[in-house]
Amino acid sequence: MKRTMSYGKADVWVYRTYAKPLTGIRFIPESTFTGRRNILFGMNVKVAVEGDAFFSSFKEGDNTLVVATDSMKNFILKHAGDYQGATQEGFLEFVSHRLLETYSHMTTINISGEQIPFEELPVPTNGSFEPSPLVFRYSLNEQAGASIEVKREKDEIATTNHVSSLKGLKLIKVKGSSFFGYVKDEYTTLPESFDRPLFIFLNIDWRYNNLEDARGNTPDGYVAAEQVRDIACTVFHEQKSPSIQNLIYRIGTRILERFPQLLEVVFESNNRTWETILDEIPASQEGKVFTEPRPPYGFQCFSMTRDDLKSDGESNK
Ligand SMILES: O=c1[nH]c(=O)c2[nH]c(=O)[nH]c2[nH]1
Repeated sequence: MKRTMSYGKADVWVYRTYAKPLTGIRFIPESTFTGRRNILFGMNVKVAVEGDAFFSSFKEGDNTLVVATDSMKNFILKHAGDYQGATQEGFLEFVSHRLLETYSHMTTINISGEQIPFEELPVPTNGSFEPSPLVFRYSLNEQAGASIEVKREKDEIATTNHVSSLKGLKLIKVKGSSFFGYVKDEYTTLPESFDRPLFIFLNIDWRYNNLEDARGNTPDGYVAAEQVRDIACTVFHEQKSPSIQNLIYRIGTRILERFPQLLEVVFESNNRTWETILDEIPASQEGKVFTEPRPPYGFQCFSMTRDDLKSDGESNK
């Protein structure tokens, strides 16, 4: 069995100003997103390094070949200044290739990042409101993520895996969701619901057919996390869901339909539906009162490929 052996640095916070703007985004009807100015490009990076040469550092305490994780942090920060591209995927791949070029005893780099969302705020400009190019709001909402694996293979350095993601999207739909018809037996206490306030947490991953699209170097090729977020919101808004299972299936179908450059979409959802305290409020047409649910919470995991877009019957596994 292959042993686990890696080391690295986490919470490497990178803030780069005036990175290349992300443009040439494919238009989709679910989203007004057209690109990122990248006046502020922020990331929290985690890097893990592998190589058989590090065994003696674990076994013998021999640090001769150990690149200090503090130096890895410096390496990432320094290269943030050299990166010419516009995407997190591109930056993580760039810095991983540089690591393998610089340190010949490293054989695999696993690197991931979460983009720090800095939102634009409108300020009065020439009689109307325009986004400030100077002041940004640190956002605690969902984040774009990316993971890249780079390996030394014989004489070349190859990118061997890549995943892009949207992490921590939290959406509440106040009415128009149901959950009924499930197994009823001696363990069932949940009442059927024909109109529940559905609160979901979503992590969505996607994989491209062609890495060049993930880097953001091809027109129309890059899929922005903001567009995936807007598809999730639109599908949730438009459709009455009978369950979270079916809702994520429909969101995944829409993502794959809109972006033919994607091979796969993977979901992890949580059910955070509020507890209803007051079903009716006197003198109110349709108001209710809710509170946070008690633990535990339910979750769903589901992956989809282009085969799922084929007509019914061809692929339903
Ligand atoms: O959308 C849902 N799917 C479930 O599987 C489930 N189970 C549950 O208790 N509530 C819900 N909601």
